[in-house]
Amino acid sequence: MAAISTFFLLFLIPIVPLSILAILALIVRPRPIKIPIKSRHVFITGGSSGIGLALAHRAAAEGARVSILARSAGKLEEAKKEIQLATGVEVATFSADVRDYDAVSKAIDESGPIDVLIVNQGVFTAKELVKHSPEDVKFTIDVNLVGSFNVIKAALPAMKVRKDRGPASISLVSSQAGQVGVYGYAAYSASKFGLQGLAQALQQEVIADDIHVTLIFPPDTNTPGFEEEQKSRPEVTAIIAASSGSMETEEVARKAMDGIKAGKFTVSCNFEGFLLSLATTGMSPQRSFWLAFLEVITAGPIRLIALFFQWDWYKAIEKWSKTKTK
Ligand SMILES: NC(=O)C1=CN([C@@H]2O[C@H](COP(=O)(O)OP(=O)(O)OC[C@H]3O[C@@H](n4cnc5c(N)ncnc54)[C@H](OP(=O)(O)O)[C@@H]3O)[C@@H](O)[C@H]2O)C=CC1
Ligand SMILES: CCCCCCCCCCCCCCCC(=O)[C@@H](N)CO
Repeated sequence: MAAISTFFLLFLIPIVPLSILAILALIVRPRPIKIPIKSRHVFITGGSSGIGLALAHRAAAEGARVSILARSAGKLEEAKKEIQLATGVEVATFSADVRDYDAVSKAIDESGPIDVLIVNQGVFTAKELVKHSPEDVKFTIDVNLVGSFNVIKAALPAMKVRKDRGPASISLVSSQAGQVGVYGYAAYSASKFGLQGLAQALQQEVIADDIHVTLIFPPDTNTPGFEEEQKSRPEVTAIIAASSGSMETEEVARKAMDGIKAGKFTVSCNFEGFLLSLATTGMSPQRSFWLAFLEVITAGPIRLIALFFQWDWYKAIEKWSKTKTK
């Protein structure tokens, strides 16, 4: 007890937090970086709908050369028209399934060396695992996780030897369900948690090539994909997801693009998401010494808050399963 209060008393003496700040300013790695967007080649998978389409709009409006990739040629064509109408910019479109490495590789080679790669494609159906077919589980992992490997592997060689000597970026659109497991999202959460391992390892491998990795964690976002998902989402999934509210597509795209430009490793999109990132930061890299400081001093209290959320969620699950078995 005495030891604990002495520890907290130390924080009343400004010299202690100040020296922690100073030490963090010296040691945080990788170093802060800014990623320019103007006049660069931005390649977005899943760029024909929702968050990807909104990101393509933003990139085009900011003066980038934009390429988008998705399966449906029809949706790609529509997206292209929409962006041209709004910004006057003609985006290049590539029809390919991210599960097909050769097709992805061909599209990326055709598009030319990439400066900013945004891996955003994703599929989601919320369903209890007992009701999820093995094929559908595999489909989720294949598109969200293996597909992301395919896209990055296909783009990386040319990114490493790019002529444009500016800092490059590889960003991945995860989900808050990629930071905490959520009822109904066993397959989806697993596919998105996988991106965390991929991103952390990849950042170490590409830092010497001046390539910077960003992971984006949106909450529920009002996209065409989300509209579809809601038709069959279990009630408990919706209750738990509501802890973080929902956001508009443009708002998420703005947060994502700002995070990419600021070279952040972790990008949260709302206040709950910021708390969730603090709670789950673990061994992830941190470029900002301010945020590193916040992580250090909130580690204990944020764990307490996290446990209250779990308490709340398990109460909801219990209540719901009782009404169901009646
Ligand atoms: N909306 C939400 O609530 C949230 C979404 N996210 C994540 O954000 C990302 C975008 O989601 P959102 O905008 O809602 O999704 P949408 O369903 O609106 O759009 C998905 C995009 O991905 C493309 N896509 C899907 N499967 C493949 C494939 N196999 N190969 C190539 N392209 C593919 C789609 O085109 P096509 O079908 O023609 O291939 C489309 O362009 C996803 O990774 C999702 O997990 C994260 C948190 C919340
Ligand atoms: C310590 C503090 C914790 C703070 C609160 C945490 C709240 C977490 C809620 C998880 C929401 C998951 C939404 C998934 C959205 C998604 O990806 C689907 N719509 C499919 O696209």
